[in-house]
Amino acid sequence: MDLIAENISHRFDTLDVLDDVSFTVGAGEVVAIVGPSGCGKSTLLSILGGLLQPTTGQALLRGAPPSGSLNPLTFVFQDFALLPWASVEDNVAFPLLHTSLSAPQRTAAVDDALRRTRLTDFRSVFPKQLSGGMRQRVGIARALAVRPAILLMDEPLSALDSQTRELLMEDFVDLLADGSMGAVYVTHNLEEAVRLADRIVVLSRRPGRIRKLVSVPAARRDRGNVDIRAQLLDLQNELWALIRTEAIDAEREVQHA
Ligand SMILES: Nc1ncnc2c1ncn2[C@@H]1O[C@H](COP(=O)(O)OP(=O)(O)OP(=O)(O)O)[C@@H](O)[C@H]1O
Repeated sequence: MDLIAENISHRFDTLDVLDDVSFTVGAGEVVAIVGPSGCGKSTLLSILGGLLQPTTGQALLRGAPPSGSLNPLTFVFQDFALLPWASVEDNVAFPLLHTSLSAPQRTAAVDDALRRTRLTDFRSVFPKQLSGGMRQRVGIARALAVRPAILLMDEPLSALDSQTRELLMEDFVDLLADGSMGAVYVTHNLEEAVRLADRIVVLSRRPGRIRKLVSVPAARRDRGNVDIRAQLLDLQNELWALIRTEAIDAEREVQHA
């Protein structure tokens, strides 16, 4: 199933936020969205996920969802957005509550999501008993429970320390390995973008326009290799050169707002 951004522009009252953004996320593809602060990355993700209607243009899904998919597009949030009073298992089961699944089917879907995120042994604990990284694993398990075609991720690792980030990046590489699920990955972190994405959409300062669409070389599973890391670092520096001036301007604008 493909997700298509077709000439998307958006304005909040008098503020132009996005300008004519078009790209396609192919089946199983991971597309990162990077750009200076406030350039409209999260707004674009909300539009892609159908939470927000763009001023002009549209977000479209094309093709059949994966078999058993209850929701082709599912969000993973920066702050995990877990229910504090519910166990890990109940958090993961939550999006399945009002679906047509029978109780055994629900249990099977939860078991599968917990297994894929290596949370099976933690099913009975509560979010406050878990580290940040484990909480985000629960957020990811909850998203997987509905068998999405495409995960919509808004800075999913930015609340985590660098070691935990690294571990979760490895988890993402594993989760995305079989190509059955794609993702749109909004991030400020260019290292995450080059490590995880097949392609990177670089947006300009607000109103966000596509400045460049970059393909990342090498298969995701090989990106830990020393030679390829060097290549990715070059790409990361190239992207930073593209964004740096506008990032400084955007930063100043935020401070003066
Ligand atoms: N609901 C809203 N109403 C009015 N303005 C909004 C709304 N949501 C976002 N904005 C503004 O739109 C602009 C783009 O915001 P958005 O959060 O999409 O940018 P971003 O690139 O994700 O930002 P950051 O990199 O800082 O996370 C910002 O100036 C923001 O203040």
